[in-house]
Amino acid sequence: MEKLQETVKKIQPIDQQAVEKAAQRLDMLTKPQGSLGVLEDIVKQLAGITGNPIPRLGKKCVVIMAGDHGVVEEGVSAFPQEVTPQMVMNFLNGGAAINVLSRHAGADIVCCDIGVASDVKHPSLIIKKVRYGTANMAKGPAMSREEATRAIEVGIEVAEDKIKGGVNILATGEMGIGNTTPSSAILTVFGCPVEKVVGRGTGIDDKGLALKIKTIIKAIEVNDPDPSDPIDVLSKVGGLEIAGLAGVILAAAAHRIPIVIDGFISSAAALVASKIEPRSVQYMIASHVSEEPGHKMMLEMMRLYPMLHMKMRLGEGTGAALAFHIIDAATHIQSEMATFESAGVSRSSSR
Ligand SMILES: Cc1cc2ncn([C@H]3O[C@H](COP(=O)(O)O)[C@@H](O)[C@H]3O)c2cc1C
Ligand SMILES: O=C(O)c1cccnc1
Repeated sequence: MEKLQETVKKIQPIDQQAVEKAAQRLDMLTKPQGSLGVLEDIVKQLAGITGNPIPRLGKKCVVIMAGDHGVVEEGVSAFPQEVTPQMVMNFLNGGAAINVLSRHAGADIVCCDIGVASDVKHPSLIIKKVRYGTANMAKGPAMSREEATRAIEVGIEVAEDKIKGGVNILATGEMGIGNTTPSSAILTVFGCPVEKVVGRGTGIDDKGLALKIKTIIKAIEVNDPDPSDPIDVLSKVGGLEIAGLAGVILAAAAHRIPIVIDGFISSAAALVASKIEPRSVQYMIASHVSEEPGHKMMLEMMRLYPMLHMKMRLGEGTGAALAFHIIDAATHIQSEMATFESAGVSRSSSR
């Protein structure tokens, strides 16, 4: 609890002076003002986060949190639980979509077992298991308040370790069969109608979708989570990897590091982080909007603008890894473009 409180206390608003300076420089570059749209927004946000009006990306890292979900026994996923550890091994052996996209973006990956239901062994795996999967939230709380807090702190520890190692932009990724169910439950508790929130995840059919909605309604009825208490929500209807990612996000904000948010599950973690400390949103960059219907609503709740619409619905950090290219491009604009003065280009006559 202490670690979490310390981290939250460190989160300050971004540096508005640096945002201003970045905006002034963007307006001196050889283009009509604002014509590079979201690229300019990204430069200003990065400037505010880092305090540098000409921000540069250095070492990038995707943090993948892996955990299992007791609620899968209700039949809410199209895939069996053993896929979670199998995919963790796939990440560690370099064969998953996130490995390909991270390599392409020049980003490292770390994978942390924060709550896989079985033991996974690999020399590169970070093992910080809080428990062997959550309990079935349709029958009672997914985990205790202490476990949820510990899981957030695991996320903080993993992020801080990478930041100490020189990483200066982080992205969220996750693996956990069944995890679109707690993510949907979290969004429902925070005020969106359940039938608008719930999607097909890995590809359940109509019958599965109806069962998923019923299960989420039951979980909320049984647990009665308090929407004004984000850790209560996380412990009753959340997940270990979701809690861990909330910790990664809070740690990034506390250390003034940009945090690129991936898809639906990562955004559920971001929503929890935003409820714990609203200032953390200033450090978040929304990578894409996924096919899960609730994702758009989550981003709107945080007033985040997704840069990519790729019809993706995978998770793992894949959308965030793709977004690294765009963020990188934005920083090159600010550092490499000529100014009107240096290039001898005439300014607008209407100014
Ligand atoms: C092979 C495979 C690889 C994945 N990588 C991410 N997910 C994604 O799908 C899961 C969530 O969907 P649901 O709630 O329907 O189970 C999570 O593990 C998420 O990361 C995968 C799912 C599968 C099957
Ligand atoms: O949007 C996501 O991140 C997502 C959607 C479906 C399944 N897994 C992840």
